[in-house]
Amino acid sequence: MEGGARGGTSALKGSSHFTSVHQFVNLMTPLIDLEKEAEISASIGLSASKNLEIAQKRGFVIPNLKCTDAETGLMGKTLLEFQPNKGDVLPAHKFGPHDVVVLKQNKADSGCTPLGQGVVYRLKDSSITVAFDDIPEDGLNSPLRLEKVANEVTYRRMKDALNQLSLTVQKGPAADLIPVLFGEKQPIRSKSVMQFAPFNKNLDNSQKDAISKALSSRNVFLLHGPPGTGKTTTIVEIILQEVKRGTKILACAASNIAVDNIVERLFPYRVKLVRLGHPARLLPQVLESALDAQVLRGDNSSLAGDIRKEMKVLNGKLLKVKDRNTKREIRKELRTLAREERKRQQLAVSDVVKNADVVLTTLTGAFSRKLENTTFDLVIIDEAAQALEVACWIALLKGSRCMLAGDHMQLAPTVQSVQAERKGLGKTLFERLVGLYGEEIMSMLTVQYRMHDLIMRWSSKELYNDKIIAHPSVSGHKLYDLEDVKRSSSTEPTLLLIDTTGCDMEEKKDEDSTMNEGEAAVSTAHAKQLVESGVSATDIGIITPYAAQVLCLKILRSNEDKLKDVEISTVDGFQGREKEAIIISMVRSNSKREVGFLSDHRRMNVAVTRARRQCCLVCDVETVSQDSFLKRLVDYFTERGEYLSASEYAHE
Ligand SMILES: Nc1ncnc2c1ncn2[C@@H]1O[C@H](COP(=O)(O)OP(=O)(O)OP(=O)(O)O)[C@@H](O)[C@H]1O
Repeated sequence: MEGGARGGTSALKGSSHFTSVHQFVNLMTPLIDLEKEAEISASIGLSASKNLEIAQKRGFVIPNLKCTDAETGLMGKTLLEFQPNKGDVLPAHKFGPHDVVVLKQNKADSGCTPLGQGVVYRLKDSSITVAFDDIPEDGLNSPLRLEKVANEVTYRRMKDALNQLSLTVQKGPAADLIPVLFGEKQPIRSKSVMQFAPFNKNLDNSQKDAISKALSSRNVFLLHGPPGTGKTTTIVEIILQEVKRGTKILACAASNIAVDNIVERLFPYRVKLVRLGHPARLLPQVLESALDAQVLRGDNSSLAGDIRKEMKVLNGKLLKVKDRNTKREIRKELRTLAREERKRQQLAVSDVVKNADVVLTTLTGAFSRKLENTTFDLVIIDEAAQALEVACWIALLKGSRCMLAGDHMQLAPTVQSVQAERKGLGKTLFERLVGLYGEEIMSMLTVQYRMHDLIMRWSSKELYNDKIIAHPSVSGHKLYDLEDVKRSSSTEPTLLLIDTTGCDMEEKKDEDSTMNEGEAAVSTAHAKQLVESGVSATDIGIITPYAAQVLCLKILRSNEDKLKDVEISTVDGFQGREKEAIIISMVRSNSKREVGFLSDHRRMNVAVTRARRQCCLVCDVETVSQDSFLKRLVDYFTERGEYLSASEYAHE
């Protein structure tokens, strides 16, 4: 239950805190169940074949695949690649990298035992690669299907974290932190300004100020990083400074890619670090830091290996021996050896974790048994504005101090259950703490290193009180400043609005999504013009709020060889990324002038701020102007950029 500020502390504001930890736990526990049920009913529960069809339509099953490649490696995993039996492009699906999937015969009943279970390793338009612990013994030569499985582990871990939260209020490493995060005790920081000698000599003043404030915080600090302002750069410097002070750090993020990003940036500084997580979920360049790799290099692990060899010999003997007494003796010895092997493995793991100054993992990964008895001086959570508060608690319970980095003006975590969303599951801890303490514990980064000044200004004004400035290295950069790019009518504008009003490009409903074929054609035509002017296809991204439009765009792209490296994604899937040129297809075009979730400020903020040198909006101005926020956006593009009618692309 939110609301009801408690008396005494001036910083406690309105609806931004729960009256107690217990209220939070009691509210969240059933919401996690609701969310789990929503995910399960959306994806699995395929007891009848009718449901299988529904799941296929919803994109949770990819049918009729053939296994086209198998490679081993990746720390004992087997990578199998699958392609469609018919056509070149996979059907519309909701599989993402790192999802847990099961492999079945295409014709098998929905309830049948899978051939194997694995983790999605690589996804292309035409293929999907899955990492399996063991290669399925047979059945790979016939038509196959993949089913996405609800990841129940995540929910179990969140519930366990809530349980622990209610039990450890009085004790445990986070005992002093919990009351601060629930507004029951004031946050503290040292009075003196914390001076430091930066490892990174290029830090700007807003980054230095933020780091200084972070270092002086005793329990909680929020790093507010608007798009492209060097949030990760700042986190890396904070980690380096804290390690220098002797702090043991747990660094987490909601997604694997964000964790790997920090690992990669820490590499050059030779920090003693370890990355926890399934190898299929890690970027190849960080595999060397993976726990599995470090454990394999340790002494205890080689001892465990020796023991396993010994056990193999004994198992061989056991098969040959007839005498019952000797058999009993061998079994006893095997049991002792198995115990010893487990102990050595556990020691190998805890040696690595103990010796690391920084342990990096996803939030759910922080619940790993491998960290069971480890506590940290500091827990850092990146992408905190995109993580469920409950998920943050999995990590927070392990430390006495925390820092959260994020931007609550970008997209919040996706909650599938409408009821759970309404009751507050999706409200992030970052947002809650901004409401609770605001400036007192927060620093905002104000120099951005991505966008041309014109692209940035709209977002800065609408969402960041006009406080962001563009660094001189990017503020005036144009597409045609890139090597081999010609100055042309398509590469000249920084802001471009292509209006489909009156061009007969109405939206179409598709299942639970919306698409617009006319807009897809116009977006593709503009991308083609850019490529013809010398812009590399890899520097172009086409993004749209609607999943059905993504598929529509991908089909058009598959007919244009030049465009095969243009990235196409939903806006939500592109958060955290950037491209030199971004084309946004807004899709909505209808006589009722309905704009749906386009009007979410945070989604449009993410969309526009992905662009470095050119941002092109393709939309029906008449429809989208119905919403005042979107009207200001199209007005801004019209006033400060170039305006074209989609009819000019009709001949393409
Ligand atoms: N002080 C600086 N001087 C020069 N370049 C910088 C500075 N800080 C950050 N950058 C550059 O800005 C870009 C964005 O930095 P970084 O990846 O740290 O940002 P971010 O805020 O995490 O990004 P996102 O918007 O995706 O969250 C990088 O190319 C980085 O090298």
